[in-house]
Amino acid sequence: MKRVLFHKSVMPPWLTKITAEIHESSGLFPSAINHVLINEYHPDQGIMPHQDGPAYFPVVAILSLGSPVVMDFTPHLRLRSGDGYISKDQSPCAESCAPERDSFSVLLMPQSLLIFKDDAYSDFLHGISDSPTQCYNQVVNEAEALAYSNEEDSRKDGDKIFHRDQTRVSLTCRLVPKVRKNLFRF
Ligand SMILES: O=C(O)CCC(=O)C(=O)O
Ligand SMILES: [Fe+2]
Repeated sequence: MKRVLFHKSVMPPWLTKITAEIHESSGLFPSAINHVLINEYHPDQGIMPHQDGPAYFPVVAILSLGSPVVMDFTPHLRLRSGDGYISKDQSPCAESCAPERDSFSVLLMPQSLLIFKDDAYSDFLHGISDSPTQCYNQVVNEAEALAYSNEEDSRKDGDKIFHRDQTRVSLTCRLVPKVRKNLFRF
């Protein structure tokens, strides 16, 4: 996976235009978005279930382009791992599409914007399976999935799947709040 990180000071105008639009139309960020991570995923690449770090304001906006993928949200078991990551086989769609209790998934369609915050940010891990075969049994936006997949994509045993055949590019937009410089001055 290729990753490029932009801080506000080096954002090209086209990117500032996108982040300003997200900031203004969502009303969910207290100040301008100042951190954008651009990820490129090949069809066999995903991202391990993780929680975004405490350095960010707890709202994240993900703009998706290229191949659709399924993002899985799994309840965060705080004691399982200190660094916020759990092993790949704990993703609900890693091996089979067997649902894990309280977990859910969202299909990220090209040109869609996913914004999540609050419990989804703090109590759930999010991740994308690295399989070129994506399972959408648990997606909350199934209508979009049905419109995308074709008959051949659906497995006989009832699992709903589609195949990623293109690269996916995502723009993950966040806010790193300013650290008050005089915080430790006495
Ligand atoms: O690329 C994506 O859709 C998700 C990226 C992500 O979760 C992250 O960078 O923290
Ligand atoms: Fe993330």
